Amino acid sequence: MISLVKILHGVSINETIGTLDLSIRHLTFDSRLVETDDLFIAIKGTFQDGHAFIDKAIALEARVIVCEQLPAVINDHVTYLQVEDASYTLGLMAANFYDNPAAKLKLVGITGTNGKTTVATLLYKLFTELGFHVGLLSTVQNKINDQVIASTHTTPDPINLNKLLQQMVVEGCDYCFMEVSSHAIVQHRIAGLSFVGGVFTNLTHDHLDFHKTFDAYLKAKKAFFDGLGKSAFALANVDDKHGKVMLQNTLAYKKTYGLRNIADYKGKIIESHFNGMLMQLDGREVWTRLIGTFNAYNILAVYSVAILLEQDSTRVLTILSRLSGAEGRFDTQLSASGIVGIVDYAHTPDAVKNVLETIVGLRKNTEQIITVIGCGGDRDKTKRPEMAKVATKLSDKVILTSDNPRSEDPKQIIEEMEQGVPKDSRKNVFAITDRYEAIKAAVHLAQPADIILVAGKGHEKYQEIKGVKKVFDDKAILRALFAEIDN
Ligand SMILES: CC(=O)N[C@H]1[C@@H](OP(=O)(O)OP(=O)(O)OC[C@H]2O[C@@H](n3ccc(=O)[nH]c3=O)[C@H](O)[C@@H]2O)O[C@H](CO)[C@@H](O)[C@@H]1O[C@H](C)C(=O)N[C@@H](C)C(=O)N[C@H](CCC(=O)O)C(=O)O
Ligand SMILES: Nc1ncnc2c1ncn2[C@@H]1O[C@H](COP(=O)(O)OP(=O)(O)OP(=O)(O)O)[C@@H](O)[C@H]1O
Ligand SMILES: N[C@H](CCC[C@H](N)C(=O)O)C(=O)O
Ligand SMILES: [Mg+2]
Repeated sequence: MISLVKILHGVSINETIGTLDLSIRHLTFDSRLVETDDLFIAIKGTFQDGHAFIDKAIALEARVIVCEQLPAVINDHVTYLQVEDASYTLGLMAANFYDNPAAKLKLVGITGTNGKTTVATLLYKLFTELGFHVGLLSTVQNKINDQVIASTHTTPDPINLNKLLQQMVVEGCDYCFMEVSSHAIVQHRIAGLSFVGGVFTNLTHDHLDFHKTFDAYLKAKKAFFDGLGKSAFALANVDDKHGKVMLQNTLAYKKTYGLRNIADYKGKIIESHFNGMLMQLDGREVWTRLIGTFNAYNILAVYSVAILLEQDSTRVLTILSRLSGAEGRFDTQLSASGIVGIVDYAHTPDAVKNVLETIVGLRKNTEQIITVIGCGGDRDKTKRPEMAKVATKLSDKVILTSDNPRSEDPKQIIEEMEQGVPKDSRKNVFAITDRYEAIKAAVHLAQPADIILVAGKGHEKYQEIKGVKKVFDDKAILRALFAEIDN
């Protein structure tokens, strides 16, 4: 049991009904999870309004209700707290409930449309090899030292987030590297956390279903930097046209990285190969197993953070040269006949462009590039034609298929993708709704040395169709199909 007064530290309350002199068992924003003596907070969400579930929470013996609008009928056994912004309040209360774990370790947040998982994962690996105890919160997985905890979101909800951070503190973590999604910023999942630094990777088209306009998406990302304290660093990619804006109003000390523009941390690609790149970081050469200009940015961001966190540059470069990237990002396998299969999590137009440009840059001309690609349902529809357009432009053949259709009709999603295919390219574009059959068709179309890109699902081990998640793993499927043709 934790005292309500402690949980309310720093929270501004407009109106209080009932006593504050009590303790509660858990915090929850989901009425279905309420137990005796819990605090239920009503959130106005994307689909539902938590205020509609206050009665249910009380029926399950919630002791405290936090809400933006007080209900018409008040129960004498319950304390009601009316606040301006329930989502923000939830963030603060969750941090208090778990005794402000973020302040007890060095927390670095990484935001941007693409590259968050890669940068956070590389930082986790680098700092672990540097000898620290490290936590990671990412789309692929959460980690506390060696312990893996399944991830449900890129950035968890405030309760799970602070709980994970508290476990990291208990396990002696010195650092935590976490992805900060734009949803998390708008929904205040990170309210009340103290960061020692923030990183901006880039900003391109995504999530307009949620943010509605690109400007609102940009403002969401910027709010993260605006919220950093003056002892933190704010590190931005200045080759991205939005890099400077991110740093405009932050109190944190501003640092920049870039391959092209003047920056505090400079990088350069010297050579690119299918198995890695030779780069220059701050004038010193380093080999990396990652490939593509986009990964040169990721490596440079990781190096810059390590230097900002006062690590020895020689040790950092030595370790960086050994590190592999995150699972399902430019994940390459070869068939016995010599077909190159690449699984990549590219699910935005910019990511598809970057990955395909890297492949085009590395091929020797005679090989064809066959791309298998779909777009997620219940997500930004405006990126569908864009993703198909760029895939068609940079591939010899494209198979449009399903990603996670979720509640949508997969055929309709593919039709929306087809709108982006230029008329003169249609002969090279096929539609196969079943993702397994689409990958199989690509494998059968391919000749030795051809390159197959399977885009969009990367590390994901399931496919979500009409609310059902069935086991599905691009990498394993590709491996099995390669084995089949090789026998
Ligand atoms: C669109 C979105 O971001 N939704 C997130 C949001 O839910 P919400 O508040 O909008 O939920 P809602 O269904 O409208 O319900 C409103 C409130 O009523 C409550 N409720 C509802 C029903 C009931 O019976 N009782 C009850 O109390 C709910 O618990 C909720 O508090 O807050 C929840 C708790 O934090 C999240 O789990 C949920 O993520 C959903 C599942 C989701 O799919 N989110 C994705 C889009 C997401 O967050 N993605 C980002 C970025 C991805 C990336 O690019 O990497 C991420 O960080 O993962
Ligand atoms: N720095 C980058 N710039 C542009 N594209 C990138 C960059 N890094 C990775 N990508 C592309 O974006 C895909 C997703 O990368 P990653 O998982 O690191 O991004 P993310 O920001 O974590 O994505 P999400 O928003 O889904 O969490 C990669 O598979 C690759 O295609
Ligand atoms: N975390 C992101 C990634 C989407 C990946 C893609 N496979 C999809 O399902 O759309 C999202 O929820 O928008
Ligand atoms: Mg991610």
